[in-house]
Parts: sequence; C-alpha cells; structure tokens
Amino acid sequence: MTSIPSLSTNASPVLLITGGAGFIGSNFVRVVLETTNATVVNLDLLTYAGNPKSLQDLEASDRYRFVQGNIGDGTLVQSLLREHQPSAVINFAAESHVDRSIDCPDDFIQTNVVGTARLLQQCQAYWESLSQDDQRAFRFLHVSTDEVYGSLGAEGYFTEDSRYEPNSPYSASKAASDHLARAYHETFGLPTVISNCSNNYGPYQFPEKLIPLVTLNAIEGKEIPVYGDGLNIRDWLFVTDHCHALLRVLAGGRPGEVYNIGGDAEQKNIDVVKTICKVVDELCPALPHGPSEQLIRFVKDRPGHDRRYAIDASKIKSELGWSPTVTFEQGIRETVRWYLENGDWLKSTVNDATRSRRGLGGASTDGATRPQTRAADRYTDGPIDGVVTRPIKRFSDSRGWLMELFREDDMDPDNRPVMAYFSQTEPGVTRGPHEHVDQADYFAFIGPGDFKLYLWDSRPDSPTYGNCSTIVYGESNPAGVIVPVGVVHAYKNVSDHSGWVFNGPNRLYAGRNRAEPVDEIRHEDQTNSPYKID
Ligand SMILES: Cc1cn([C@H]2C[C@H](O)[C@@H](COP(=O)(O)OP(=O)(O)O[C@H]3O[C@H](CO)[C@@H](O)[C@H](O)[C@H]3O)O2)c(=O)[nH]c1=O
Repeated sequence: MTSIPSLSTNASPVLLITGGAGFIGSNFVRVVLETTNATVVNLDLLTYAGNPKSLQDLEASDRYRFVQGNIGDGTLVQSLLREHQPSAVINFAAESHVDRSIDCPDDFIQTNVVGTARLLQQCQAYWESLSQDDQRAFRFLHVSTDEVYGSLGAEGYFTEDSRYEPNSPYSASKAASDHLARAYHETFGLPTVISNCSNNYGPYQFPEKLIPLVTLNAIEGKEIPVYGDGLNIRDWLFVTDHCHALLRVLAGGRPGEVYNIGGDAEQKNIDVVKTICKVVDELCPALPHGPSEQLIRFVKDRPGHDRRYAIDASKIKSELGWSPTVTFEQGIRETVRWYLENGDWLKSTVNDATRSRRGLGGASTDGATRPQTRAADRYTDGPIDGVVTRPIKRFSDSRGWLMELFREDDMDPDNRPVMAYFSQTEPGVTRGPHEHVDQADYFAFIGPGDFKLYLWDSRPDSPTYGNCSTIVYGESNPAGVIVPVGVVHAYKNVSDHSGWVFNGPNRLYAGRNRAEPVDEIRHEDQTNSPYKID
C-alpha cells in the first residue's frame, strides 16, 4: 500500500482531486481508493468529457465524495479545503483536446490558466493556515503534459530540463499553468510538484482521442481518420501506470520539482491505428465490414501538428523507483476489450457531434473561431433521424386544461432535459438557424399563435444526412419536438401576435458558477442553406 502523508487533523489522508470525473482523473480516483487508505473528495465541473458513470460503482464508498463545481470558483474551493483539510490537492481539471483548442482557445485559457491560478490562490491561503508540520506534509500536485516541450525531431527525448516550446493553444495553456504552479512554489513557498506525462490510453477515455476513436470507428465500420501522413510519433502510457507514477510523486516527490512520466512505447500513429484494427478484427471476427484496415482514410493534417513526442523518464525511475509495467500490446488489447464490454458507458458519453472532427478552424460571423459547420451539398425533403415529435394531448375539465409533455417513455434516459427556458417571439421574427455541438433541445410549441419550425440534417454520420423539413406547430398543432445534437433548426412566429416557446435543453450552460458557453454553430450566412427563411 502506498503511504501518502496525512495532516495532523485527520487520522488518514484526504485528497482533493480536481477533474476526477475525466479520463486520467477517474482512473486515479479508482487507484487511490484501491491501493491506499486515503479519502477522496472529487471536484469536477462535469463538462462534456467528464462522466459520473466512470465512478458510479464507487459512489457507495464512505471514502469517496463527489462535488460538482469549477476549480475557478474560489468560494467553493475555499469551503472544500476548510471542511476536508486535505493533505494534497491533485489538479487534473483541464480542457485537454488539442483539436478543440484550435477551434476554441478561450475555453482552454479559462479552465487551464485562469482556473489553475484561482485554485493555487485558494490552496496558498489554506496552506498558510496550517501548522508547520502540516505545511511540510502538504502537496499541490499539478498534472501536466509533455506537449509543453513542443515537438522533437527524429532523435532525442524530453527531459525535465527541456525548453518549453508549446505549439497549440492547448499546450500553451498547460505551459502557462505549469509556470503558475512553479511560481507559487518559488514566490510563496507552496509545496507544488509538477508532472509531465506522455499520451495516456486505457479505459474511460473520451472517444475524441486517437485510440478510443479508432477503436469505436473500427467496431462500427466508420471511416478511420489519420491526420497527414500518419508518421507522427507519440509515446503511449497506459493510464493505470500513470496513476501509480502519480502516487509515487505524491508520496516521495520533492516540492518545486518536475517529474516526466512516459511509457517507453513510441509508436507512429499509423502503426497504432493498424494495431487497433488487427485487435478489433481478432476480437470481433464477425464484423460485416472487416478487415478494419480498409476503413483507414488519410485526411487533412492538424494545424501545427507536433511531429514527435518521446519522454526520458529516468528521473522518476531512479528517484522514486517507478517504471511502466504494461506493454503497448497488452494495453491496447485490454483497452479494445474494455470498449467492447462497456457499451453503457459509451452510450452515456458519446453522440455524433462529440465525435465529429474538430481542429481545422472555421470563422463565424462574430469573428470567433468555431467548429466547422457541416452543410450537405444537396438537401431533399424527408424525415430526420432522431427528431421526435409528440402531439400534445390536452386533458380538460371545467377548471381548464392540463397537458403532459416529454414523458419518460419518450426520452433517452441518458439524455433528458436538465434546464428550462421560455422565449417570447414577436410575429414575423425568426430564431435561428443554428445547430448545437453538445446539446439536444426539447421544444414545446403550444401557442398562442403558430410557429414554423425549419430543420435540416447536417450530420455527415446521420442516415438522413441532407434531409430537410418544415412543419407548423403551436396553437393549431400543439406539439413537443426533440431536436438532437447537430440538427440545424430555426423557428419563426407565423401568426399575427407574439407567442411562446418552451425549451428544455439536456445540458446546463451559462448558469451561476458555470463557464460553459452556449455551444451553437450559427448558420445565418450559409449560402447553401436548404431554406431561405420565408
Ligand atoms: C483524434 C485523431 C488524432 N490523430 C493523431 C494526432 C496525434 O498525432 C495523435 C494523437 O492524437 P490525440 O489523441 O488527439 O492526442 P495528442 O494530440 O497527441 O494529445 C494527447 O496527449 C497529450 C500528451 O502528449 C495530452 O496532453 C493531451 O491532452 C492528449 O490529448 O493521433 C489522428 O491521426 N486522427 C485522429 O482522428
């Protein structure tokens, strides 16, 4: 059992883990609960990549507590520190996908830079309130990436002394957060330790990253995108090996130091992809579209794509006695098997939009970069997959009427409305057209007045891609309509007085203490829109 220091106020160690519902964070929570006597407080905002299902089986444990919230929320962090008196804070909370950072750098700066700065501020104040012994025991472990060092040529390795040369908005934001963690040690004495790891893979990884994306596409017979020439090299680290390395850093790492953590498993991307295809074919011999390698497509390269990462992990090996234990061949097999056996987890985390390609940029009318819009070349009238319409039944008696809307049996249990708003729209006015990247809308059109709803399917993966439809809902046709992620929609008040529309999106946004922007892609200026809104 790894021994983690605890504070004098607690009998056993308490760890505040941020971002513990994400991929590496959730694996770390699991490893901590399985291999130490520590109690975990998991602070996670539950953005698109955080999934409470990853830790559902641990919820009953009296050594585990989940708190939904933002590392940038100083009041919340302060109260958690005061209440739980942790002996360490381990910061996993971050936006982590390079492609997304190309489309929307702001989210990365907000969470990774501003969020880490606020977290450090609170930890500093808490640390100063501790006794000298407890101050010595305390650690702030900042979990970071080898991408801060930039790109290697054919030779050489990143060491802890390599120069910082980040190339993407993601790596630049992580570099900034590393500098802040370092500065808090140098300036204020906070015992921070930084770890920089290579590419992690394994169970519970959100399927936008190479390994889970290729695995799922191979299983489902979808095209497998390989960026550029496929010869970029990454060093692959099985996630539980990484978690054990972090435990060593927590237990024995020296304040103010940096530890590089790598898997000793350099691979060209194309070789990774081919290995996954072979494992999928072997584990699923009856797939109709096999062999999976024929799904491989070389696609436009990622802008600023780093050529090679490779880690020299000799410091953590010699100083803390850690080494990776899972070979790439074992790890890939275990990972593919896990994705095959965990359909429920996948269903709760993935939809078509979350798996669509990002990272090629795409200017919007307001000058901000957004995910590329995906308009079909041609549209034809027809139904749209996933759009559900429910006539609203009115049950009347002398007191008035009552209606039922979006009953449980109408909805995907993992995809229910969680927020509600009403909009009033004046006659002749159109709202939209737009689509959502991560959000389904649950509209109810009940009047007064009528609304024309415009829909078109711009999801390349959809069986009804390129279909469009209009329908009038409202006073003359009261109905509830579920509009899935990625379906473009607009509605116009076609009556002669103002009318009301209710919407219950399945995702919280822009609330108090939440930083998510509304995830819209606007289509106003799209010249090939199937409908000119008349
Ligand atoms: C998603 C995707 C990726 N790729 C390529 C781009 C990269 O060279 C390689 C791995 O891509 P990703 O899985 O996005 O990971 P990468 O950009 O290397 O960054 C990862 O590894 C970093 C550590 O090195 C972490 O800090 C990042 O959070 C993590 O996202 O595969 C493809 O060829 N096709 C794809 O569809």
